Amino acid sequence: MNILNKIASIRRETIKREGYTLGSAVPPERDVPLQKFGQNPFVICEIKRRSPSKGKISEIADPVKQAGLYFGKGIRNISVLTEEDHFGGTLDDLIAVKRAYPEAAVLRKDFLLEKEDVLVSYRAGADAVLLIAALLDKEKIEELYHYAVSLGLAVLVEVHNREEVDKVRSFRPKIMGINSRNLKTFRIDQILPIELKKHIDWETQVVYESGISSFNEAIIPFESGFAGILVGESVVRDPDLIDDLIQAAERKGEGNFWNRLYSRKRQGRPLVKICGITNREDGEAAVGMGADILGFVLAESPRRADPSFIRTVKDLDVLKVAVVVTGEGEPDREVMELLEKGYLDAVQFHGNENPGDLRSFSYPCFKALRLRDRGDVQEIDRFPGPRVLVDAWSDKEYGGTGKRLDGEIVTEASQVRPLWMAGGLSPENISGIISEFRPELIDASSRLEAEKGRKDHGKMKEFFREIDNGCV
Ligand SMILES: O=C(O)c1ccccc1NCC(=O)[C@H](O)[C@H](O)COP(=O)(O)O
Repeated sequence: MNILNKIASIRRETIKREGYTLGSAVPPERDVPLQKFGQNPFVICEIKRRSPSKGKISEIADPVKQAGLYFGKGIRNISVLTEEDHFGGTLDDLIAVKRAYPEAAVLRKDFLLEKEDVLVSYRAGADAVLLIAALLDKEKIEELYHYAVSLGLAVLVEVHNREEVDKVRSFRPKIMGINSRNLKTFRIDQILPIELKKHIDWETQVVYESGISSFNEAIIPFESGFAGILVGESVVRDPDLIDDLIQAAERKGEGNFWNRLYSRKRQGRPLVKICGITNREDGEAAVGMGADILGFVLAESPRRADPSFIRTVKDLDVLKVAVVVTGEGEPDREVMELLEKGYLDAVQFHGNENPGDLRSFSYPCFKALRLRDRGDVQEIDRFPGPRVLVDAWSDKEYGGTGKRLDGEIVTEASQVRPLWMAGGLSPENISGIISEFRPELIDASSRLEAEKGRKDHGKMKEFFREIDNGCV
């Protein structure tokens, strides 16, 4: 039995044994008005003591104090986890928070199963309830939704896959949540909400749930058309993060690097990054053959690109990534300027950067991690952001080495996150690599060259042909 069903079955048993309880301090009827869930900034901060995936997060001896930290920073949407056995919450937490902050919209986050749960939530002071599509059948979720709406509650309907979207389509919920965490396996995939949102084909506000721990991660949903975000563990651990989240909420739009990249994704074919582009002819040829990303090395390298050249290829219909090697802090001023002016879409950090360098970076970015041995694979999960590019190790150069990664390392890396793979990829090996490892993105540079810094168009053509061969 997966954890979600286990939690639900324990809840059913508890309800059977003890009935529905309103908590110890609740008045018989609701005495505070409902507040609008979704008020600005639509950043929902959660009161969460522990979780099945993370274990203990924080004591939170006083949930009102915790709510006060959020409220004091401008948060007006507060989620209170009331499930006891696995999350250490209580309904009394919610009652106390709502009493102390009646102007806040309070979401009851729990595994609600029956109409009585919804009524109890309302009477306890909730302004909104969560309904999890994975937990309820079609008829039940629709019944609970309409009942909650009839009480004036806002409803956050949570989905994680297309079947769940189909399950709720008939009643077109006004607020949807997409959880980046699979509640059955606990794995986070920060790209999943972006992909799944495309299948929600009615007018609704969509909230991005779970897995956000930095400014850089928070801008992904806001720049991808999400109305709000829900953040638990990271604001419990560090309420100061809220300032960054509120700032990220101002970055509205539909143009984030990540959603643009994944809108290019075709079933069964990896995304392709061609790196080390130094001249227009090579860039144009790569784009014409099907490249999704062009990489411009702005580090010490025989294939270093001239920043003024990068300005001349703005018109090419491809994503453009700067490959940088920095010790700490931001890349050079010229890289920042190219990003600011839209000549570049993202940064690939290919040096000895720390997770913190990426966390605080204000543009889309990802880490390229050079793996020396299997022990290095665990480093992948230390880095924020949806994906990490894995590359071969060399003592001499940071990248563009033409060296292959060991197969066992690749297999292990692909179990941590969807595989973004670099290192010695060539027309000779790419189809085998695709059939064996099914990478989500492949990145090739030196083995497509006629000479350092100049691509061999024949080799590139063969490379793309072999990609197609590997996909069959
Ligand atoms: O390519 C370079 O010269 C380079 C120099 C310094 C840092 C990174 C560099 N390249 C990064 C890339 O993304 C390459 O595509 C990647 O290392 C794979 O290269 P290759 O093994 O030559 O295909």
